[in-house]
Formats: sequence, structure tokens, C-alpha cells
Amino acid sequence: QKRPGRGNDQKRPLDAVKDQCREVRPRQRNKTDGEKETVRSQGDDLRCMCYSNSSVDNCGKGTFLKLKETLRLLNLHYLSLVKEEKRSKNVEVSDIRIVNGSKFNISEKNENFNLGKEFDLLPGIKVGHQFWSRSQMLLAGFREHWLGGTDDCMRKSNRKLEEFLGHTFSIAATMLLSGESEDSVDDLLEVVYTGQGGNDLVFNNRQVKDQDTHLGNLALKHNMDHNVPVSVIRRQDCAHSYTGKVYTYDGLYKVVKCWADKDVSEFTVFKYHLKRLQQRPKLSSKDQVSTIRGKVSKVVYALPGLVCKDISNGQEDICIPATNVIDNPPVAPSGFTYIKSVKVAENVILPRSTADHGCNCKRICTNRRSCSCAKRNGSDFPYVRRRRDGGRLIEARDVVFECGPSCKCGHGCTNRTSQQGLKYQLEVFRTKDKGWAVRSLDFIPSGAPVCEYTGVLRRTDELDNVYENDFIFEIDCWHTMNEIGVREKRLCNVSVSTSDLVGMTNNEEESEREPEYCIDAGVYGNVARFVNHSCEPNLFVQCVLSSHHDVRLARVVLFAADDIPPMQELTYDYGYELDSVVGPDGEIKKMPCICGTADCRKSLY
Ligand SMILES: C[S@@+](CC[C@H](N)C(=O)[O-])C[C@H]1O[C@@H](n2cnc3c(N)ncnc32)[C@H](O)[C@@H]1O
Repeated sequence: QKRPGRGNDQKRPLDAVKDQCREVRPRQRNKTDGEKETVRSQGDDLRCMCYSNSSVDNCGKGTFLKLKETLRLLNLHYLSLVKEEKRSKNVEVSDIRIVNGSKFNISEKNENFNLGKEFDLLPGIKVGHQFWSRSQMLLAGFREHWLGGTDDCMRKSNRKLEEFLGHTFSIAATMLLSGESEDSVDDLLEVVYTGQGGNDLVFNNRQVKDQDTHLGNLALKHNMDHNVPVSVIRRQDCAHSYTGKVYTYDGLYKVVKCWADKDVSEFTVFKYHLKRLQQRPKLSSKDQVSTIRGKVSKVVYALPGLVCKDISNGQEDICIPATNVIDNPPVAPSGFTYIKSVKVAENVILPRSTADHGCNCKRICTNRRSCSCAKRNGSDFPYVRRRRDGGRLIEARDVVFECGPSCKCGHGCTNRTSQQGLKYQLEVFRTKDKGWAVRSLDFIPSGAPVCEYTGVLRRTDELDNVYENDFIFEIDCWHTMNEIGVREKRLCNVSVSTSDLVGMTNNEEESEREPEYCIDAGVYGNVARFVNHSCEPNLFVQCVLSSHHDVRLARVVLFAADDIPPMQELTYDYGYELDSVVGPDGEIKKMPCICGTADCRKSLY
């Protein structure tokens, strides 16, 4: 009888993305798509692109996934560049270098990654969508120009303009509000924007000459004259972002007025009064907190429905609040005891860490040729660390060998990234239909460890309450390495030296058996026990070995597969094989999946 368990089909987020991204093509619009239409707004006629409902649904969902895949590929590219930067002093990772990288030259980007720029609803990019760099916006096709506030469509999109408006003049498609040069009138519904040009970009950004009516400035006037709305992006500082900035899509604005003015130094500047289109989706107050300011302000965000200040009872470095705005009266999560690290069942013996497990590096491991832990990872370091991002896994692997108790390096070594405890402010919250769930109040960068799955480390064949227990995680590292069942190997170009590993068997029959050990979080567990399943998850499961080399007893750590904005539910793919769960009556058990994603498999198992 197969038991409920997880980890059968651990997705390979980045590898899978690499294949799929090749299929991404510029969006082909059908005839009914993108027809000129007059939309009533604030008493005026506005001319903008309008998609029929069905095509918004079809393209919107498909494009959303393509966008996610493109951004994953971009993140992989970024982390690989950071690795290169660490190895060679001549390589510096800048946003522009990311775009100019071989995989991402602009022409290839246009063919493979540009999702199509429109003047209205941008497929795949909803109001509130956050970008972490200009390169992300560029590669997603959201903007076409690297610099400047206003992205006029004169150069690349004349054909589109002709199709759309019958004109060949420039139109602004997107504009960036940096919060630096705008007038004080910005209440999220109305903005007075100062045009572009004439400022010292290299030194202090001050106005050094008059602005002229070229490019973006002219384009914005055309928007006003011809009633074409412009997509507004707001830029904010954000410590978690690798560029130090976050760019939030704030929807469509109409240019209602423009005029020439004098700035404090008496140079001529152009001013544009913009009003947000009321019929477009609004940022909800929660989103405004989380997206407009780039991260959740803990003062503004008072955690409605707080039922427990810290489910870890002070065990974690960062408290984990629980909220419940669903039940009446609201209840707190119960029926388990929080444990920060794995508890080993009495009849399980964890191998002892011996000197030959450890590396001899001093302080931090940097030399991939001499560090014995790096050698086990295919003569490479699996993590990179930049600034204070705490370390990020470049790509999902069959297994990651981290430094451990026998290593001579210190606790700050990047090759101990998953051992540093919680780094993000997580919240357990009650959902309408899936019980408890987890989200983060902080931005989580892709590749960052989110939490380890803790519980009691048990032999799988000794579980007693298996049919009622939803919290069992089977440790299937060995199965992934050997592509047993539906599991797929990760990172095919990295071969793990099996001579180092314990728990391996050459006996085919034995190796095909179900995982021998599992982590049972039914009674003892941590925040990971509340993370739900999704068919399009934003986390992935990574097996990690740090204090021993027995793959059957590997640690299980959840990592971010994407850049995850605040307030988004955290999920991973439970990876059940279909029809693999058998009930006490011998019948196959089914559990419908309600993750709600476009590509939902409709069944957990
Ligand atoms: C590890 S627990 C996750 C936390 C759980 N929601 C809770 O309230 O404790 C796994 C259980 O959550 C529920 N669950 C998680 N993801 C789900 C999904 N996508 N669809 C339906 N139920 C889900 C199922 O009942 C599953 O057995």
C-alpha cells in the first residue's frame, strides 16, 4: 500500500523553464484582439486597446506563465553572472550587463521573450505587478528603452501605432514615476509629472538646461491630444531587491493637461497632469501597502485577525504571527508543537559527522578546486551571495552538499546558506478553503532558502497514524538522483560523486522501494507544515546534506523559485504521483486540488 507522502515529482523549476522558454514567441493577436475601441472614462472619450474577454483570459493566463518563465530564466542568468563576478574581478554584475549577456541580447529577446507591448491591458502584467530591475521590464517587453522616464513607442512600434491609431507619431506607452522629480501632487490617483531631459544624469540629476519637446515629452503630449492612456510604473527603494529598487505597475493614467514651466533654477521644464483611469482595477489597500511602498510596512499593516503573535513561541529569530479573518470566532493553529529543527525518532540513527566529511577552508569557502565540499557539488559552489542577500541557490540540484560541523570554515560561510534560520517575516493565515497557509510580509528573492521542513525523522514503514496525517514528507533524494518513478534528475551537467554518499544501494529491487525515511510534522513541526500545494508553485524542494552524507536522511529545505512579492501565498508542488495514495480499505484515494492556477492538474493525488 502506498502511503500519502510527498516529493515524488519534485519539479525542476529552472531546467523546466529553460526548455519552455524556447517556445515563447511574440504574442500573435487574432483579428478581434486589439481593435480600436472607445472607452468612457471620467466623462471623456478615450481611445485605447481593448481585448475581448475571451482573449484576455486566453492570452492573459498563457502570457502570465510565459512572463514567469522568462523572469525565472533572467534570475538564473543573473545568479550565474554573480557567480562569474565572484570568480573574476573583471566581471561586474550590473543591470545593463544582465541585458547585454549573451543569452539576453536584445534581438534574441525580441524574438523569444518579448511578450508584446500594448497601450492598454498588458497581458500577464496585472496592476500591482512588481519588477525588480529595469532589465526585467525590458526583457518582459514591458519597456523598450533602458533609460528615461517616458518610454515612447516611436522607434519600434510605428507599425503598431499605424494599425492602432492610423498615425505615425510617437505615443508614450509606459512612464516611470521615480518620486524624485514629480511635483508634490501624487495621491496615487493624480500625478503632476515633470518631463524628461536637460538634467545631469551622471552627477546629481539636477536640471542643467531647458527641456525640449522631443521623444517622451512630445509623445506624452500626443497621448493627451489623442486620448491615449499611458501605463504608469512607480519606482521605490527596496533593500531586498538586487538593484535596490522595486518597480510597481500602477495601471493606466490619462494625460489631462500639459504646460511649460520653470524649475527652481529657471530652466524650462514640461509638466503633465495625469489622472488614473477609474474603471481600471484599483490597488486594494492591502496591495497598496505591499506594492506601492515596495514592502509591507509593519506599522501600517496591523495584521488584521491576529490570533497568535508567534507560533514558534520565540524559537525562531523572527516571530511568525498567525491571522484568521475567516472563522467566527477566529481560532489559532493548534494540535502541534513547534520545533525549530528536526527531531530524530528513537529507532533512527543519524550518522555522526566525521573529520573526513569536512573541508579545511579557513573562515569562508572560496576555492572550488581545493574545498572538499565544493568538489562534492561537482567542483562548484551551489550558492552565491551578493551584498546582504544571505545567499541564494543558483539552480535546483539532486542534492546540495553544505559545509557542516566537521568543516573548518565559519558559520558565515556561504556554503551553509540553508542553516541560517528564518530570514523573512512569514505569516500563517487562514484561507477560505485550504485551511492554513503561509505567506511572507517581506520580498523573497529567487533562490533564497525560505524554511526547512522539520518534524520527527522516522522510518516510513513505522508510521502509525498515516491515513489521518497530512504532514508527512518522504525523503526521496535518492529517487530523484536515480530518476525513479516520476522523479526527474536535476542539473544533468553536475555529477554527484556517489563514492561519498551513504545509503546508496546497487540492488535494483531495493532502490525502487518507497523512500525509507520521512519527516512527520503531524505532531511536531514548524512553519513549513502549513505550506500548501500549488501546480504553479513559487517554492521548490531541495535536499541538503550538511552534517552527514546519508541521502536517505537528507534535510529538506524549501527555496524560492521566483522573486516573491510580499503577501503572495507560498506554495510548493507536493508532487504526488497520480493514484499513488491508497486508503485503509485498499481503495485509491483522491484529493481534488484547489490551487486555482491556470494549469492546475485538478488533483493533488
Ligand atoms: C501540509 S498540509 C498544509 C497545511 C494545511 N492547509 C493546514 O491547514 O494545516 C497539507 C494539506 O493541506 C490541504 N491542501 C494543501 N494544498 C492544497 C491544494 N492545493 N488543494 C487542496 N487542498 C490542499 C490538504 O488538505 C493537504 O492534505
